[in-house]
Amino acid sequence: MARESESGLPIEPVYGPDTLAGWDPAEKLGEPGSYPFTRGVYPSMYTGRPWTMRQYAGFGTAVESNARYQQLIANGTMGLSVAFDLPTQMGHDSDAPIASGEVGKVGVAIDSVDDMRILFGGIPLDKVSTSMTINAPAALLLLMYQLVGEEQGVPADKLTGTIQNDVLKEYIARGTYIFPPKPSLRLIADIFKYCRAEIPKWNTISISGYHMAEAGASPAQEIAFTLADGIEYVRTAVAAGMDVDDFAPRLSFFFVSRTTILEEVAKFRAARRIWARVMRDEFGAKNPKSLMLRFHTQTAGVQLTAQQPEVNLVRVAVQGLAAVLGGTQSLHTNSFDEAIALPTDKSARLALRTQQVLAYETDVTATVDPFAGSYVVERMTDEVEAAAVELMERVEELGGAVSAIEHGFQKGEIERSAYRIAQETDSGERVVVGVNRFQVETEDPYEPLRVDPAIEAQQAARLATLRAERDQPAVDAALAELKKAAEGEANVLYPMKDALKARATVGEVCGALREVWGTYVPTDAF
Ligand SMILES: C[C@H](C(=O)O)C(=O)SCCNC(=O)CCNC(=O)[C@H](O)C(C)(C)COP(=O)(O)OP(=O)(O)OC[C@H]1O[C@@H](n2cnc3c(N)ncnc32)[C@H](O)[C@@H]1OP(=O)(O)O
Repeated sequence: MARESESGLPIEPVYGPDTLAGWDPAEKLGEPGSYPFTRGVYPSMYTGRPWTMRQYAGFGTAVESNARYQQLIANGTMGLSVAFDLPTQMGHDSDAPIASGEVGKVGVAIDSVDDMRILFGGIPLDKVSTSMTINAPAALLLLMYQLVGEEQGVPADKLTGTIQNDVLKEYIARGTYIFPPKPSLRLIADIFKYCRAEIPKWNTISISGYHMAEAGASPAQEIAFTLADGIEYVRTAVAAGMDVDDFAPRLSFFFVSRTTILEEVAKFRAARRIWARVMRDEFGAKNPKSLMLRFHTQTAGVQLTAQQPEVNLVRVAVQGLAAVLGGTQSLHTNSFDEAIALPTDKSARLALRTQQVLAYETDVTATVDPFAGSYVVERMTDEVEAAAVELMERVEELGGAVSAIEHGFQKGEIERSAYRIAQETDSGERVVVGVNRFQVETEDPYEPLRVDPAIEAQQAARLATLRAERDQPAVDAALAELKKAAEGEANVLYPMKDALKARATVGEVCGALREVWGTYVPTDAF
C-alpha cells in the first residue's frame, strides 16, 4: 500500500524502470552546475569545496556572543550566523519599555554601532562570511557591519555574508515585521541597489521557507510560497529600475531539512529546477548565476523533542544528511537541547561535530548529487515540483505573494497542514520517538543555559552613556535627512549610514522610519 509523503504525495513500496519511462535526463537533470541545476549549482559541488558549516548563535550581550563565535571558529566553523534578540529584530532599543524581559533572550542585543564593534571584536571581517538573521531592520545591521569593517580597515567590496531581509515571510510565518508591505519592499529594493554599488559580494536577501515549515508547511508548500516570495522581490527590483542580472546573482534562499530524507532531497532538487526556469523564462535572466538557487539549510527544530533530548542528536544527523544529499551551500545543525533552551557550549560543539562527521567521515561528499537517476527520488522530484508549481499558480491567481498574503492564503494553507500533523501525532499515526512511542518513565535532569537577567540593566546603562557622550545635534540632523529620504525616493541607506555612524540607535533609526512609513497591522488581527 502506498504511504503518503509529507506533501501528501504517494510513496510506492517499490519503484522500477517503468517509473522513469519517458523521463529525459538531459531535460530534467542537465549537468551539475548547468541549467536547470537539478544536480546542484556548482559543477564539482562538495568534491571541490565542502558546504559552509554555519552555526546560528547569539545571546546576551555582544561580549557573550563574541566569546561563542570565537569558540565556534576555534572548533572549525566556516562562517558566522548571528541571532539577534527580539527587541533588535523589532527595531527597539534595550531600554524601551516594550523590550522589557526580552533583552538578550533569543539572540544578542544590539543597540548601536558600539555593540556591533564588540560583537565582531578580534574577528577579521575580510576573512569570515557572516549571516545575520535580521529582517525589517536588515539595512541597519548591514550598515553597522560595514562601519565596523571600515574601522578594521576592510573595504566594503571585501565583505561577504548574507542578511535575511525577507519581510514577506515575516507576514506569513515569523512575525518580526515593522512596516507595511509597500515601504518594506521599497526598502528591500534600496538594499539591492546599495549592495550592487557598495558591497557587491553581499547576499542581499535569504528568501526563507524555514519558518513556514516550522509553522507546519509541507515541503511542497515550503518551496512554493518561498519561490513565490522570491518572484515578488524580483518584480519589485525590476520595477525599481534594476536589470535582473544586476541583482539576481546575489539572491539566496533558506530551507528546512526534515528527517524524511527522500522527499527532502527531492524538494531541494525541485526548488532549483523551478527557480532556474522562472528566472530564465519569466524574467529573461542571462547570467547563469541569476538562475542558480543557492541555499542555506537548518535542520528542523520542530522535529526535536524535549523528551529524551539526546535522541535529537540522531535526528539532527539524519536531517543534516538530507541537506547534504540535496546539495545545500551552507548548513546549521541544531543542538540536541534546542527544544529546551539555548544550546550550551558542549551541545553547540556536538552540533558542529555532526557536520564534520558528514563532511569528512562519510562518502556522500565524494560524488556529486548521489541520488541522481534513483527511481524514487527522480519521481518524487517531479511530483514535488508539480505540486509546488500548482500552489505557485494559485498565488499568481490571487495577484502575487503580497496580495495572497493579504487574502490570508499562505497562512491558511500552512495552518491546515499544521493541523493535519497535530492530528496524526495525537492519534499516534505519526510516530515521534520518545513522545507518543518508546517513552521512558522518568526523564534525566537537565541543566539548561540561562541568560543573566542583569544584562537588561547593563544594556540600558550603556545606552545612557552613549546618549550622554555623542554629538546629539549631529544625530538629530542625520535622522532628519533619513526621514527626508524615506518621504521621497532617494536611497535611504546613505543617510541611514550617516545616522548610525553618528551613533544613532536601532530604536531611533527604526523610529524615524516608523514616523514616515507607519507600522503593519495584519489583516487577520483581532
Ligand atoms: C531559525 C532562525 C530564526 O528564525 O531566527 C533563522 O532564521 S536562522 C537563519 C540563518 N541563516 C543563514 O545562516 C543564511 C546563510 N546563507 C548563506 O550563507 C548564503 O546566503 C548562501 C546560502 C548563498 C551560502 O553562502 P556561502 O558563502 O556560505 O557559500 P557559497 O556557496 O556562496 O560559497 C562561497 C564561495 O565559494 C564558491 N564555491 C563554493 N563551492 C564551490 C565549488 N564546488 N566550486 C567552485 N566554487 C565554489 C562560491 O562560488 C562562493 O564564491 P563567490 O561568492 O565568489 O561566488
